[in-house]
Amino acid sequence: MSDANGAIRRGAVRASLRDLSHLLRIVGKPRWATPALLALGFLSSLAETLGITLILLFLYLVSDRITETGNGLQGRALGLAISWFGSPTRLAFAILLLILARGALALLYSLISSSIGERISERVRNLVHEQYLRVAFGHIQRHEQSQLMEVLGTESWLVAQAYGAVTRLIINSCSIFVFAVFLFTISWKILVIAAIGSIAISAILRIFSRPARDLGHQVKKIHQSLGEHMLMTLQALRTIRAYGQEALHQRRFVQSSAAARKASLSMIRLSSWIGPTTEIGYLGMLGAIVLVSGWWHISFEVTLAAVALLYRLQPHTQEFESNLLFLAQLQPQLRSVLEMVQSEDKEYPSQGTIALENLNASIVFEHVSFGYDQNTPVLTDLSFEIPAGETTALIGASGAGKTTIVNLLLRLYEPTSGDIKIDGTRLQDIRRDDWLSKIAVTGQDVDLVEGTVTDNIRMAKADAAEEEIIVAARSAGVASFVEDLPEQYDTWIGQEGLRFSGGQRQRIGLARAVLRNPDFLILDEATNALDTALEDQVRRAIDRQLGKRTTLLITHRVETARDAANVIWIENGKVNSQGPASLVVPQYQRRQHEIVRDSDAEDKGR
Ligand SMILES: Nc1ncnc2c1ncn2[C@@H]1O[C@H](COP(=O)(O)OP(=O)(O)OP(=O)(O)O)[C@@H](O)[C@H]1O
Repeated sequence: MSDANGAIRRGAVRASLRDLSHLLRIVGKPRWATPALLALGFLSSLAETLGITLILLFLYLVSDRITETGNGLQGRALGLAISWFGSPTRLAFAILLLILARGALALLYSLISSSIGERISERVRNLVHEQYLRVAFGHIQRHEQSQLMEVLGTESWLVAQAYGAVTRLIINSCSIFVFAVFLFTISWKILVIAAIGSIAISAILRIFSRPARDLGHQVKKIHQSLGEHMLMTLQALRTIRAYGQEALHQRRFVQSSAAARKASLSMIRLSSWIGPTTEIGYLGMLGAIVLVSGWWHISFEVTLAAVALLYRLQPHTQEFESNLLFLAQLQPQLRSVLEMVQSEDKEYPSQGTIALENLNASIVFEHVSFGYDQNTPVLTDLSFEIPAGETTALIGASGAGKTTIVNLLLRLYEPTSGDIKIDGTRLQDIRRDDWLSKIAVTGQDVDLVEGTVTDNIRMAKADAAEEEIIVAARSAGVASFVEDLPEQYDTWIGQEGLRFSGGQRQRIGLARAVLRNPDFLILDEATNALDTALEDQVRRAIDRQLGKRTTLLITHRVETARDAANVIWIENGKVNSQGPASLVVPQYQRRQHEIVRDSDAEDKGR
């Protein structure tokens, strides 16, 4: 059992070290950091060991036992010290200096190590956030939001702690080495006993240590589930309350919370064995040394010096074991941070190289096919044209693929086959920033962010003046409900925009699009929450404000599509028909009537 646990822990520590070093290579750290920390730690343990030795010399000097020290390394060291320091006062002064030096070195170590550790964590957080914004949209959809929150909120901080633990591990090893060398100069026999004793204590700690990595995995899973519950409560608060699900959600949250408490306690219990076990083990070892010293006629001074050194060594051994255990427990968290920041396994959208000044002629889909996954085609061999300067309407049943077409135009995804061409150039070859700067999109679900009405509209143009925002807001019909509020455009909107109706939220989205003043305007069911009269009024105001420009209008309402210059009817991911509204809209309506008639007949037949 002890071997198995030891192997698991050693494996976990090795995996942690591998992941941490990979992470550090990605985020980078000052080159001087690790050598400087090691030098400081080494000097600090040297000062400590020297200090203890000199304290013992001082005691020997003042108690006149110096003549009994005899020959050998220790005797020569004493002789050297006496000739250097001359008097007990000078020796005491040297000891004081060493104690001060050790304190200063330890302080410097902790300041540098925490500053580097925090910088590493900061870079990890920034990198995770950047990855989330840069990586292909499809990749994000496959990733849990709660996972991102966990990495940003908790796990990125642990990287600093892991780095701290590794440098401490190396310093602990240096201290153990320095103490061992000093012990060797005093008595090699005692060193052998101490080595055997330390190995035995370490083996006992393996018996007590549970499989730390498994526990780490468990803690990670529980924290993630807790995060999922919190996210769900935040995002679905209205639905939870509307369906009276508060008690059920509270029960689930309480269960996760209790599991988190138990897992944290198990972690703490595991670590808390280390202190008492090491102390008791050392006590036994020191007793054995005193006993054996008597049998082997090792002098009292030598035994006392060895015991004092070993007593001071004990915290280093204890810290060494704790750091090993900590690294083993941290392995799952380090792995998940690494998975987030590394770029090798992720897809990134193409950035394109060709500049785009203006949209002059047309946007053309040439035999475009696409599926969100390889096995389910959503769009099949689509070919159509969106002429510049005109309004083109996309109509089709729910799930036909209309929003997917918009997703391709926004370069959130790329076609599986075929090309989208902008004035004859392939969309993926055009500079992504150039293309997106020409587009404004607003849809049925407007993404409102924490901030004021002004902040929300300004998302379309960060440097927009107040007057521009008000003009855009008025053309989108926002003024009618915002200007009556006490704080008008400074009214705070929550992320969900709950204080505004669906139609009001849509109008804020439209104001954003107007402020952008785009070459290409995409309205994806952007007015479906407005009544027909208001929709008409808002559309006319926007047309007045923006003038004639390339517009893609996605709608279920055939009345809205009637004004478009061209209409494209999408059915099951294919173009069913395209042409002037007077031709396509009646065909589409006929199909709608057929579907309703067939469904009625089916109902009657049952
Ligand atoms: N992110 C996604 N991952 C996987 N499948 C998706 C994703 N988004 C949409 N789909 C699927 O693609 C198909 C087309 O969806 P899309 O949203 O384009 O339809 P739509 O015509 O815009 O529908 P609606 O009018 O209801 O908004 C649907 O079958 C839908 O389930």
